[in-house]
Amino acid sequence: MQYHYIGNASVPTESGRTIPVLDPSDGQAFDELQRGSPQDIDLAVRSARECQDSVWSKLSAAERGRLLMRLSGSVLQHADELTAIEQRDCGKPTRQARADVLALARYFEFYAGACDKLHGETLPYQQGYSALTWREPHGVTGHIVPWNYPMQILGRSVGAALAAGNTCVVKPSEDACLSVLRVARLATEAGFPAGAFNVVTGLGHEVGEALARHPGVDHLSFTGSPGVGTLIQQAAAERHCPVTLELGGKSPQIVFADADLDAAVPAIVNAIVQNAGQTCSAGSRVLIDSLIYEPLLERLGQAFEALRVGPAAMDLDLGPLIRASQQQRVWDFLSDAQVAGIAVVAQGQIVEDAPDSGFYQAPTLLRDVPPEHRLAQEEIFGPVLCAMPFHDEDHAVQLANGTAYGLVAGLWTRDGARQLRMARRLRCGQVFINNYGAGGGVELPFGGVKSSGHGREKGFEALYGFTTLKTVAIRHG
Ligand SMILES: NC(=O)c1ccc[n+]([C@@H]2O[C@H](COP(=O)([O-])OP(=O)(O)OC[C@H]3O[C@@H](n4cnc5c(N)ncnc54)[C@H](O)[C@@H]3O)[C@@H](O)[C@H]2O)c1
Ligand SMILES: O=S(=O)(O)c1ccc(CO)cc1
Repeated sequence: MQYHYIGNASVPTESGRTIPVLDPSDGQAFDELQRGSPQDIDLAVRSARECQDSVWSKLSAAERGRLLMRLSGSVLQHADELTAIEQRDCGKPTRQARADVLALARYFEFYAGACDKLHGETLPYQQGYSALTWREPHGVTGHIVPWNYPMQILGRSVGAALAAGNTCVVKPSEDACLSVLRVARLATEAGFPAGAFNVVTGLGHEVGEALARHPGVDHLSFTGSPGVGTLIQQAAAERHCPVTLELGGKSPQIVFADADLDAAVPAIVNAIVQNAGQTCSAGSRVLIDSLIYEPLLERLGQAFEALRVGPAAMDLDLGPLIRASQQQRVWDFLSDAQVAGIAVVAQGQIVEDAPDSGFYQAPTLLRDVPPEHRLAQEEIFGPVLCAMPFHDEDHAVQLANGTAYGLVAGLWTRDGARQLRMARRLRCGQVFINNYGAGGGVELPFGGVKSSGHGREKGFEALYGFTTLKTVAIRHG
């Protein structure tokens, strides 16, 4: 049984109710977690406030940094255990689960080093004054985390918030929260004071909403779907609480005829099959110069046919999807494709050993997807890549920018002038040129425009979002 983690202690829910934890590889329940209530959220927020006022605000930035560095080391020491937890809870192939653990350690390491580099400024002002700014923490920050990268999203959001001097209440997804609970316990072992890092589990419309509405929460960081992002922003607006929203995407990979296709093909495939396509920055549309449309589709098709899907522990190219409803969602999109006469170029294989009760989906490459079709417009959040041709730069920009989203764009061309011209015209938060994702570096700010959200996480930039600026002007004559 998994309990909330509040004030450095395991706490049962006030509601007395639980939620089964399913293994996506076989669909079977293997644990239970607390189905929290608004009262549990209230307890966690009060614990975070008490810690903020009595302990956390009294630590120096360097002391906060040392704690985060110890936590980073502890994550590495427990890498095998955390990998196994994430693999089972999320259905991630071993290599992907381990990469998430290493990224989590790196987030804590990066923000440990950043604590005592965050500062305000002195400002040139009128004679007789000294003016300066202080960067102050918001106080208690709320973090609502999805199931696709629980550890990475915890690391980038809570790591930055703690570094900036906030205390945190985390609401992980009901579909994947075991690693988050384990990391909170590691934080206690690393020396974090009671109440700095609290976790309340449960359903989104119960505890997630209670966290978003709680008057004791001074900032909200939400990563998840655009629909829930709207609800969070509405709840926050009622009490003028600042929010960072990291939402969905329908990110294009744009391939010009002069691209290095040997480099592009594996990167395009990886960008849609990583975590079985359940990545907000997945490259889910491939826009191909009509001059190379057929040959590139053929190469992509061959790569898709070589992909294998199976139980997470088999460590294949793809594991299962997170849950049955996500599998059904992908099936619905594919059946819409069939109705619309959209052709399948190629599919990967689900291995024979995969239990029927697991939530598997073969990666699928579709061609000539009409740009206005929902397959080309909506986030599928599964391993489905939609290909479409373009005939010049203007057309590529029109297609790339032609969805409600604006998270990432991949651009493949050897032409330096075109690289910069296109990067300027793409409406999104990140442009990756002749790569996709740049290895996911913690140093690189990340976020969206339009329905992909606002605010930035990762990098030093995230620290600004987790602070508020106070201007101090002294008249000394
Ligand atoms: N931009 C990014 O950085 C990023 C990263 C990962 C995932 N995502 C997006 O997340 C989505 C997939 O994740 P998901 O299915 O967990 O999203 P989701 O919006 O359903 O849930 C996200 C979190 O919000 C909680 N929640 C649900 N309803 C709520 C409510 N009414 N009030 C408060 N909280 C509520 C959930 O319990 C969960 O913890 C995709 O759209 C994906 O693109 C974005
Ligand atoms: O935030 S997400 O875009 O879903 C994301 C993408 C990649 C990785 C790791 O490479 C983690 C999270």
